[in-house]
Amino acid sequence: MNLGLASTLYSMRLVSSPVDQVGFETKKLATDIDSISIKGALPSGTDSNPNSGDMSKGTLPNGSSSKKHESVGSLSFTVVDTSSSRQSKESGKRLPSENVKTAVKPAPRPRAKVPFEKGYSQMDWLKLTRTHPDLAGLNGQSNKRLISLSEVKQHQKEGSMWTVLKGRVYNLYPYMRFHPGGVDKLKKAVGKDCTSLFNKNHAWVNEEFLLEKCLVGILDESGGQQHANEKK
Ligand code: HEM
Repeated sequence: MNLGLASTLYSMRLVSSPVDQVGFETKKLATDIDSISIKGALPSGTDSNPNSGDMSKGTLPNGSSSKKHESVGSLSFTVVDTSSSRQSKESGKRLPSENVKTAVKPAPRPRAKVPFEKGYSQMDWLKLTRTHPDLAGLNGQSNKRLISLSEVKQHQKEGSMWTVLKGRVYNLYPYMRFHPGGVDKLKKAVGKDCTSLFNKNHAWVNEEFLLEKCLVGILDESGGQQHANEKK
């Protein structure tokens, strides 16, 4: 991986991670002071931090009472010294963020990819799409032609295996041995609209790019008497 990008990502994680922020703040502030409350900032009982106790009363849940009233400018606040009780608190309490760290992740879905034959990797496919003059088998016909579903059904033989995917008609035959999910899976798409099968297996795959050179035409959704018409 690009080292510059890796260190950028790493530092972004450090900056944005609530775990690190909480850890850092806790260490920095916990030297002598447990917490500070600003008078009048929140009415009693509305404190959203479950670890802070009720500061408006000037005591902590653990009973500590060593406190000092301070003021800076227009702010006045109470500083509570909990250094004597810190040790027992640290060993007994865990931050909520620690639980997030140790949460068990669900097992990833097993992949159903098949090992590719020599000469049939995705790189090999890209090379072929750039060099082959007529992967779709158009023989000079336009690939903007309207094609009916009944015409698609007629192309299920070697050399010409058509499918409908997201409103476009493709000849899948040249891609068969390159398909990372295997030939058998791809054969299920031949002679019909495979859009839902495709999306069920890999909605993230960019078929428009991969099959660009296999485009035979556009599905005629009107019911299809006019599949001989050219639409340029
Ligand atoms: C019609 C055009 C199709 C294209 C262009 C295509 C393309 C691809 C590509 C690029 C991958 C690799 C995905 C990855 O690595 O993340 C893949 C995997 C796969 N494809 Fe297809 N596919 C097509 C149709 C289908 C159909 C119709 C089926 C099912 C009947 C299918 C089943 C699979 C499966 C099971 C995998 C392996 C998924 C996994 O990694 O677990 N594909 N396909």
